[in-house]
Amino acid sequence: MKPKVYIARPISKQVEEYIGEHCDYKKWQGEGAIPLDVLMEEVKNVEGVLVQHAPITNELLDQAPHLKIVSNSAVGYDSFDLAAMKQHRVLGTHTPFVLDETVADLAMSLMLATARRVPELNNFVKQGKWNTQTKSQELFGIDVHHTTMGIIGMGRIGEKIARRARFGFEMDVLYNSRTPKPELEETYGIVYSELEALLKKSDFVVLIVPLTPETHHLMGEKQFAQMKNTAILINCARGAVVDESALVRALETGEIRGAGLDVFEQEPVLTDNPLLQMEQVVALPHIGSATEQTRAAMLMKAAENLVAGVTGGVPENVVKELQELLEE
Ligand SMILES: NC(=O)C1=CN([C@@H]2O[C@H](COP(=O)(O)OP(=O)(O)OC[C@H]3O[C@@H](n4cnc5c(N)ncnc54)[C@H](OP(=O)(O)O)[C@@H]3O)[C@@H](O)[C@H]2O)C=CC1
Ligand SMILES: O=CC(=O)O
Repeated sequence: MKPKVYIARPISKQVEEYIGEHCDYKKWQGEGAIPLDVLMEEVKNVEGVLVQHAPITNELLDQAPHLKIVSNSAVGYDSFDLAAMKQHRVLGTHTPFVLDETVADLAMSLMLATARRVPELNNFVKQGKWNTQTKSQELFGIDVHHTTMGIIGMGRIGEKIARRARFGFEMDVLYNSRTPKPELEETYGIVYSELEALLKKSDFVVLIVPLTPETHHLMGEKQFAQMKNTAILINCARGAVVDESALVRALETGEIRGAGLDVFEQEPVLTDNPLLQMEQVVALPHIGSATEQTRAAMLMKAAENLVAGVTGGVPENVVKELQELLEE
């Protein structure tokens, strides 16, 4: 008999066929993200579940006595309650590497769009506001090339952003991470910096760290005060790495110039979020990895991890905090 699994997000026919070869599966067929009460019900009798960002809580795990693996089709796994998964001996996997270049491309797009005011000026033209009275200074942005980028988080994606910044835009790159990366310093000519110095010197501050208790509100009132008032913040990490109220104040008071945001503390973003009213903010709906090619690769990787986890194999991408479960 094939192991039972639940697929809690839409998947392609190809991925569905692959899972079907190895598992007896059921899938979420509703619109949008699966409601938590539905997920809670569906996990009761399965050995594996494929999700994207759905919270895996102690309460959910208590309901799922047969569960062996949660396969997350994303690299970030702040949605996992790691202590509860350890306690319930449930493996958690993610999809590193396959999305690095795509997310790095988006970070650069956000930087360019914010610095050169691309969405704002696109609206300006389309709304018929460009006319013979337009003063060219009204359209000015700021340069990206040959400026300084500070990258907070020098992991898989941080490295790809650094490469683009150094070799594509000839920027100076400072970085901060828990541990210095001498090999990347050598390869790309990037420089390790304490957080405060990085914030003081950077024209663009790019966040690409995981959301953890240590990085929650890593950027707050004090950090915005340390940034240049001409600087732009780019957040491609998780919304809660930034204290959004402090960001709103920093933008309102001109403490920083602008922000390019792919992620928000509350997603989907509520329409009354003041950031959405600001011209100097470019806002995207959490699309860092959202290209056809990369999402297909992520889903296939997530499916492979799922199948391995329920068929006695060793999933390739068990998150580091849960790898000890493989040794038991
Ligand atoms: N917007 C989007 O759609 C996407 C968002 N993401 C987000 O980006 C995150 C990073 O992904 P990825 O590059 O693959 O992850 P990695 O694990 O490869 O890299 C994370 C980096 O962050 C550093 N870091 C962790 N904690 C801290 C801290 N407290 N202070 C400073 N640096 C810290 C790590 O330091 P060290 O090397 O020393 O351990 C590492 O350099 C994901 O966790 C996810 O949340 C990812 C993909 C798409
Ligand atoms: O947010 C996306 C991810 O892969 O993490």
